[in-house]
Amino acid sequence: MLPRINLTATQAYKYLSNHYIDIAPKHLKELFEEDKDRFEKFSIAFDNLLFDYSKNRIDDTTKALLLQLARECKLDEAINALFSGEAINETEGRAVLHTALRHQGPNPVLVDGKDVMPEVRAVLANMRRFSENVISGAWKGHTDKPITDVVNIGIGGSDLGPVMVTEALRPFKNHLNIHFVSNVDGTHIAEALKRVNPETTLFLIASKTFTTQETMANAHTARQWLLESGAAESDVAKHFVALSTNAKAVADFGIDTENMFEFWDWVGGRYSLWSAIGLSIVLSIGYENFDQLLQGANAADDHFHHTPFEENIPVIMALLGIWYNNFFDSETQAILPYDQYLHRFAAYFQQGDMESNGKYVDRTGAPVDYQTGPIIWGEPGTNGQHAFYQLIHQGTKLIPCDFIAPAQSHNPIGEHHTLLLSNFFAQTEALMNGKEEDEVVAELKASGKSDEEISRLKTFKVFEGNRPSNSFLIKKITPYTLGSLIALYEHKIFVQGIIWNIFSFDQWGVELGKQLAGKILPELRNNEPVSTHDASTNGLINRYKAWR
Ligand SMILES: O=P(O)(O)OC[C@H]1O[C@H](O)[C@H](O)[C@@H](O)[C@@H]1O
Repeated sequence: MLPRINLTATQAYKYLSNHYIDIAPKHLKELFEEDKDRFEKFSIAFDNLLFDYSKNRIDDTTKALLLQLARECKLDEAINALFSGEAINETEGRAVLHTALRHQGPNPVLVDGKDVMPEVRAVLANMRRFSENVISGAWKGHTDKPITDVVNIGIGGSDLGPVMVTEALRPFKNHLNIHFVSNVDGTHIAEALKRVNPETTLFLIASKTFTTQETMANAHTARQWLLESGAAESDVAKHFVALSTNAKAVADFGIDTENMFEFWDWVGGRYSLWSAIGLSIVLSIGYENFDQLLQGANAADDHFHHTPFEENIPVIMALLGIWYNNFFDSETQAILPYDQYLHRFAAYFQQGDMESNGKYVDRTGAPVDYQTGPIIWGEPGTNGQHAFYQLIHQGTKLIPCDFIAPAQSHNPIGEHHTLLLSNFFAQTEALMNGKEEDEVVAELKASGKSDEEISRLKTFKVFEGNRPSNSFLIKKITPYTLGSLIALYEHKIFVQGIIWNIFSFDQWGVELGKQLAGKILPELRNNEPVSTHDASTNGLINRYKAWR
């Protein structure tokens, strides 16, 4: 069982509340002036990744108190419970073992006393065999042609991870075209089907439960499309495979369980890209590269499991997030990758983080009296700079930012990467230092502005700075380093959930909307006016019926 410690009842919380009063008025520039060793002290090197957290509004005392908080919340016990396969997803009675999916070496990983590694390895071996057949062209469609296109049909955790990783690792991809269909909006599947040929397309139906409305609707439409193109029922097996935990539902759908890649209920949907759900990744970049992804994640797991909290990247990331969320009242956290290939990274962790830690009931079942999970958002730099950075620099909200950049580009064209990285470095520096009035006045003078214009304009051009950021500098984005980076973020989410005393691995909050949609659906199948809802919902439904 996970500990039940009320965050605001801890000693560390009280100390931090007092300490906040001292730190809040301090400028980051001052903190750097006071401590010459700040960068060495507040940065951590891990493999080919450098995590610099020195541009945060902390000093030694802050760090010590945050670490005390982690200890008071019994984070060490919780980490052991996670890795040892305890049923820490208590509301669903399940273990949380995405770490087993990338576990290396001979040691067993036990769930209810049973080693799950033989099954994990057997599915990986199947994924390897199958992907090699498809990539080599040995696997043929119903007219004996090799596969050219793969369409992954899935949503949420059965979509976002594979999309993010296949995009991030495009430089490693082979000849197969990979498509993703998630939305129940018919437009999504219709547009995907326009681009593929039924004779040479493989559909992966990715769904942990195999009951998700969107995925089932898209899967049926895809099967219908295949049959209407002239394929027979018996040809479906050549074009459809399932990635799921639910063998019965897969069989009921009409997919031979021979063509099913299994995973288990101890894998959360938003933590499932390492499982059979990653088959689209394997098909896109080949098994060897997928294995590198797993190994990179495993290295980050070992780092998280065994490194003292002082030097533990996910622990520090999590504590900094708590510092801003619970003491500075920050409501959001931006993730800003300076790598076009990482353009879905923030979207991926929107689900990872917000579905995990968007909870107001604590582990005792009582409402919390403090803030929990932040709003996660972000876009790649430099696009974001020309869109929303204005608010980060001069808005009224404090937005802690994670900047991520590779030192080496996969596309070293001319000076592009140097230009990109000059922006990466400049932004964190600008957010921290800002620009003082003296500097603004000097610049306006130099540009020939009159004294009157200078006094009118200067306040608009001042940047107060003191805006915190983390920087992740990665030597190069490879399957290995990407695996590590994702796993570090996953563990950050875990640590925060422990300290906020919430359950991070269920998602009851997505159920109500699904239930109500299920009730409304039959009402939309006829033209009778509805009157059973509130006035707004009735009004909207009736207008829809009149217009459709
Ligand atoms: O993989 P599936 O069972 O189809 O689930 C897909 C998604 O749907 C649900 O609504 C959950 O909120 C997500 O956590 C999940 O990833």
